[in-house]
Amino acid sequence: MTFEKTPGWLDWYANPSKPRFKVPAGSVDAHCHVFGPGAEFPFAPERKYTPCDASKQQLYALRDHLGFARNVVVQATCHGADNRAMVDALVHSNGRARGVATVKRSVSDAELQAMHDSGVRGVRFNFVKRLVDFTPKDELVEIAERIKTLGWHVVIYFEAVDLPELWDFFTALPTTIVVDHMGRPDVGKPVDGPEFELFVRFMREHSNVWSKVSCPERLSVSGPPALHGEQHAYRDVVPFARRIVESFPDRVLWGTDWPHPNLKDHMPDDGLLVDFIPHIAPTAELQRKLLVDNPMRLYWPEET
Ligand SMILES: O=C(O)c1cc(C(=O)O)oc(=O)c1
Repeated sequence: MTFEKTPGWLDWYANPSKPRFKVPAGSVDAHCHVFGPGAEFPFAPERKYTPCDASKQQLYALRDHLGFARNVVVQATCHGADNRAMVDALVHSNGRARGVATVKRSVSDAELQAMHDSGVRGVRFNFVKRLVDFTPKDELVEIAERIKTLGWHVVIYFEAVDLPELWDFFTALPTTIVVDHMGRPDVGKPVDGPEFELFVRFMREHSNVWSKVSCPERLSVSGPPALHGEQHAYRDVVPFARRIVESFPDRVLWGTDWPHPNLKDHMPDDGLLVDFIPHIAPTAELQRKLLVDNPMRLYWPEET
């Protein structure tokens, strides 16, 4: 099958620079995706966008180039609940990738077990309206109860304005919860304003909640972009991410978000995205927790 990309689609950045920041040995890129390739793993009929291809080989070449040891491959919404491309990436990683799936209530126990054996360790619940159609909450609760018995966690993706409405649902979930991209704060608002305070409270009052301090390229309003050697990219996001890293050093993860779906303005140089890390995790200890200890505890607990 051949696919035509969504008009205006930005492809991932070819030939990223070598990061100046050397990540600690054993670092995990804990949020990235594969797209297709569409000819081998068709995109889902219910998708809201059609991306370029982004294969497992390209993902693992980027991993090596950036100096990372492992990946967590998160099911992208363009594949719906068809997890074959993501699972294929896991089984061809030599044990160096784990995954997060999207499932429906119709998934069988045998299918869940097969995904577990391939390295899946979580499910993703998405509340971003431009990406997915609504799934009833009772279906999500049922899924959460089932995956709990496998020791999996729930990854949630939502926008900051929707947190008040989703609060009761999230806080009732029975597993570890991992928030994508800090719950998408509006970084044009103050870091100590009511909206971000609510997110901090969410983490403070619920010790099962973790956050990915990822996607500055998506959250930034004033940049500058991670292009042309810029060593101080996305300055407006730094106070938000740094606050989360310093407040909850044992419950944060970092990921490239490669191949960066749906960016409209520019495609970042992934090498420069890695150079963003010491701005939000300024000490060697915070960096080790963010990049090694925390993702290993969540995704490879048998090795820690
Ligand atoms: O903000 C986005 O557009 C986005 C989309 C997806 C996905 O389509 O799965 O994943 C992400 O982490 C971010």
